[in-house]
Amino acid sequence: GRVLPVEEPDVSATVKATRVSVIIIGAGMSGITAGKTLSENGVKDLLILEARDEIGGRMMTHDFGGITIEKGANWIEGVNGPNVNPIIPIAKEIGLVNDRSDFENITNNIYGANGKVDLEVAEPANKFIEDLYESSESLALRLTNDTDVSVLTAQRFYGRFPVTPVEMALDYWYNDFTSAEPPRITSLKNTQPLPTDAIFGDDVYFVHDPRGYKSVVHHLANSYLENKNETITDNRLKLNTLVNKIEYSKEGVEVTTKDGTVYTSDYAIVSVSLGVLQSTAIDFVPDLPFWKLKAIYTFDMAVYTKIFLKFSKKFWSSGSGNKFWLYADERRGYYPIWENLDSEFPDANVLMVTVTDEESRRIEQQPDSETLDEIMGVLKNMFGKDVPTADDIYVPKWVADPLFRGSYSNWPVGAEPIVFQQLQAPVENIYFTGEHTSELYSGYVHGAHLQGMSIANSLLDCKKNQKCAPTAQVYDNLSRDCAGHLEAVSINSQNASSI
Ligand SMILES: Cc1cc2nc3c(=O)[nH]c(=O)nc-3n(C[C@H](O)[C@H](O)[C@H](O)COP(=O)(O)OP(=O)(O)OC[C@H]3O[C@@H](n4cnc5c(N)ncnc54)[C@H](O)[C@@H]3O)c2cc1C
Repeated sequence: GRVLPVEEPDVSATVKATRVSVIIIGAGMSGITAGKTLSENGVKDLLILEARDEIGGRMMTHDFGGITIEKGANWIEGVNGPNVNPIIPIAKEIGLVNDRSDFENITNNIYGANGKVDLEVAEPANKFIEDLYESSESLALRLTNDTDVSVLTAQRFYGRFPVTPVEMALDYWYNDFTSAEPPRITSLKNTQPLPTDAIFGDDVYFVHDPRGYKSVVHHLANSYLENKNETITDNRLKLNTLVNKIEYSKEGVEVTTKDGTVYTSDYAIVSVSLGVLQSTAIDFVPDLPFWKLKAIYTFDMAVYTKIFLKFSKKFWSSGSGNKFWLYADERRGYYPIWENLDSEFPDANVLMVTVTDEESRRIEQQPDSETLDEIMGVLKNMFGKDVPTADDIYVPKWVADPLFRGSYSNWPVGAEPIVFQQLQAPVENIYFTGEHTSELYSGYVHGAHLQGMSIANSLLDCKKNQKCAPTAQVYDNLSRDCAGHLEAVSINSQNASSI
């Protein structure tokens, strides 16, 4: 009889068994939404790789002082306008606990180095900053065919700009509290009027749900990933899986994780933050093309830090009209925006103070005890020397966190809208999503959500209909001159150093 051949291990079969259609890197709002869109359109062989031990990304809770606080995104922003923010129906479906934030009474709650600022000072200052804001907005509308300027440049056209501590605090409130960067940096043309406000409305709703704002992401994930009692059990989601290398070619994608495992796919969707892309955390092989890197490096990863303080008792007045306070220091941006969490958590005695940009970076570098000392100094200026020292403080460190490297993106002056097409354009079979790729809603939860859908649809169009997004050719031509110039510069400097 015939001897049966010894079965050789089928190498191609093992490769095929692990190869999937799409690998999604990052399980924040954008990555999870992209997976949902793919799944609903028949692409179910996907793999989601997430470095953290849970999904949600920058929608993240922290247990502090006996309550659940939001370390990252806190508000549903863009409500009560002409269009419905896509986060609202999801929030309604899961009964997400949230309340409209009322900022109306802010002039009544401005404090300076010597306690409460008189209304006689606060009201005209507020009127001035409001008018200044409106006038820069109208300049922005006239700039549509002109080159961009910064918000500060626009303020100078008004003839007078914020100088006193009270004016600076109000200016910070109107600008930095949203963009997390100062008017000197922020693009006027592309941020005023803010599309989120104009399209979805300028009301914001503060989320204070014990399940966290992240439960919105969980709800989206549970609609297509297997789960038991709301806990995801689907092995297409791999938590605690840090990606550090992405190799790509016409044949497909190889994604290597920290433990050395290699996952292969036809396509990848990269949803990590702009800050992560700007760092060297993920090694792209070959290097991303010049036009892509230029876009990544041009856009800004801003820093927005909410510091939480727990007190043994309240020394401030609660109740409506007292929720938000400004602190007007000679140093712009020094612990400027305060919010008590009394209406959400009546017995917790927790205050939240927001800092941004350089102050955030500075505060991240020092021990929390020093930050507490500074804050107690500020509170004593505001409320007098009898203010009790906080029992506990929580200072998130967004820049230091290698999985984020900042809080959210901001549009800097000089970045033209083409940057967005470049940020989201695929490189070969690598697609890019995330809040920073949204031209209209960058920086927001709804931006991340809408981009997740849009990028997944663009991948589907390429995969199913061979209608692929403009990629290398278009942008290569655009940036070849720049690239050529830079190469010439670096060749010249090499020559110089060899002399
Ligand atoms: C302090 C703060 C306050 C904010 N406030 C608001 C607000 O009030 N309202 C609002 O609308 N928006 C707010 N935002 C912005 C909002 O949180 C983001 O726009 C949105 O959550 C971004 O989602 P994303 O999916 O694009 O990115 P992410 O949430 O960052 O998701 C990316 C995921 O990738 C993972 N990852 C990173 N590197 C790797 C790697 N190498 N390998 C594997 N996984 C990796 C990360 O862990 C993360 O889970 C705030 C953000 C911060 C930080």
